[in-house]
Amino acid sequence: MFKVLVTDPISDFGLQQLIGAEDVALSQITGLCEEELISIISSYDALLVRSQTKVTRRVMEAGSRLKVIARAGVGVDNIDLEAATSRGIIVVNAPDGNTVTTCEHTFAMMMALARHIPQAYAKTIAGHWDRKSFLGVELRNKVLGVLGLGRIGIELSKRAAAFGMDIVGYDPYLSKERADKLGIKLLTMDEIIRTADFLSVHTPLTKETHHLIARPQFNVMKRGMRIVNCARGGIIDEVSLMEALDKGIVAGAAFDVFENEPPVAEHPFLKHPKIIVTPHLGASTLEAQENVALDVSEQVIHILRNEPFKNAVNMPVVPKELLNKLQPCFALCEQLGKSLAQMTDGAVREVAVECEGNLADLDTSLLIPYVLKGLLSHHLGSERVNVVNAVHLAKSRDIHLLVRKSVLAQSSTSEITIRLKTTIEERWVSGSALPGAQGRITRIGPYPVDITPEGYVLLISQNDKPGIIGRVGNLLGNNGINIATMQVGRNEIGGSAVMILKIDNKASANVIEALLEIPEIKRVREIIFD
Ligand SMILES: NC(=O)C1=CN([C@@H]2O[C@H](COP(=O)(O)OP(=O)(O)OC[C@H]3O[C@@H](n4cnc5c(N)ncnc54)[C@H](O)[C@@H]3O)[C@@H](O)[C@H]2O)C=CC1
Ligand SMILES: O=C(O)CCC(=O)C(=O)O
Repeated sequence: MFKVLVTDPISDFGLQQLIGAEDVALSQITGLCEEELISIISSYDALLVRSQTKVTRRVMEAGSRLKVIARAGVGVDNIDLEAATSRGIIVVNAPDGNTVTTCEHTFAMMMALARHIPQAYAKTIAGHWDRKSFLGVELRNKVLGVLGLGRIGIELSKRAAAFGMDIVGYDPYLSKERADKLGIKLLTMDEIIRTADFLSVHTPLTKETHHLIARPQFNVMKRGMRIVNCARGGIIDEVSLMEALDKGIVAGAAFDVFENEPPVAEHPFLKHPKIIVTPHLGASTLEAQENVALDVSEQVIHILRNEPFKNAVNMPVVPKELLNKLQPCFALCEQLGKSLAQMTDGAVREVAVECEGNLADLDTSLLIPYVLKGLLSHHLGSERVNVVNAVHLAKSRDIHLLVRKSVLAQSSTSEITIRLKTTIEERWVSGSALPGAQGRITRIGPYPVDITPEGYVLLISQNDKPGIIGRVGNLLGNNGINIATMQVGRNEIGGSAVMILKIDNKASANVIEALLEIPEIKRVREIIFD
């Protein structure tokens, strides 16, 4: 039974998937402080949060069973991603479910700002009929600057265009072609800041976007501009904004998010007549909350059941088409990594993935985590290594990772070769995988083989002399070990040779020692595929 903990208010409708799953036990405990969460997290396999719960390194250290942390929403700045990755915990989010809702909130804030609606409402219900203080401005023909043209920024631009606004924007990942289609004029940050009548930020909060808008930017803005932040507190420097309001550079500001949430009672935004605020309500609609809860619930179930899932934040995003092509290779790569771990000596220094045939033109760097999982699990334990943290673990051990098209392009089929360099030797194995079929190991070093990576395999290197195969067969038979298949190879008559035996049960250390006593046998390795 998988234990799942929900620590923020999450839509019950969306959680139905988890509640209904027969292999899941769900607990909902909200309002926990860090220490309280630390004291209970060790018995849970999955943690579901929104933005209130701070999932710190300490929480993860205490969560020894944690396999997945799911964020019912977009921003994952409340989760220590580095700690999650190094501990092999998958972090997933729900990036699409609240886009329109957040965009609509931003638009509502922009309109409220243009027409002073919150201030006028407060005065009216306080008994004042004041029609002079709230002269507004139209959105029509105004320049809207959008910083961050991802999901929300683009939706906002579409709506603003319908209101007759001129949209200028900046996003390092939006192409000019796409921007043209959307009617967005791409400008530099500086140009946008100097020309915008309304400015709205829609980037994530990162080291680069922290205080993206601060004193130097406010100082060159159009006098009387208005600014909106429905993304993350900290993208706009709160202190500089207060100065810009006082200097008359900024005519009004609308904030849904704060550098520290909730803000303290004395926070200057809460008293300023030209600032309107909401308590991080951007994603708070019935629809968005159902969408994101449904989305993460499904992902949590898939991850716990070891099924394919989407939207991992700390793993590369793989286009579906590429995933379909590479999927058959994942298990094979893990087994190739596992086999190399058992046949090499010395500390691992370099791992190279070489692909040929149909695979050579794909982004095969995605195979590396699987190779490393097989390789490193052998040394570090399968509990500690998974495809989320494998690259991190390798890099932190100064293991050099390479991906290249194979120079051994001998076959038209898709073959993968993994080359391993250690401090004392270099070895390589190749394999091939077809959709719907189990992968096969096709080469061990220079020797062509054909074995399915399962059960027990004995790898024996010897000098090519008559009688050795018989002696090996006898020795194994005398020890009750049945040989399922046997393949032999050699580089030249009387040269170096190998024997690859698939055996039905494990060879003990005594049997391996006895094999090594046979003259001409130079090396014996048992590879266990589990
Ligand atoms: N107030 C609320 O309740 C909500 C807030 N959000 C926040 O809104 C923000 C945007 O969300 P989405 O549009 O879904 O994300 P997204 O990932 O689709 O878009 C973010 C865009 O920002 C761009 N970007 C990153 N650094 C930039 C920079 N220095 N300058 C310009 N562009 C930059 C990225 O290239 C990306 O296209 C996030 O911070 C998210 O956490 C999202 C949902 C609800
Ligand atoms: O959970 C929430 O309501 C906050 C949503 C949000 O900020 C996000 O999705 O990034």
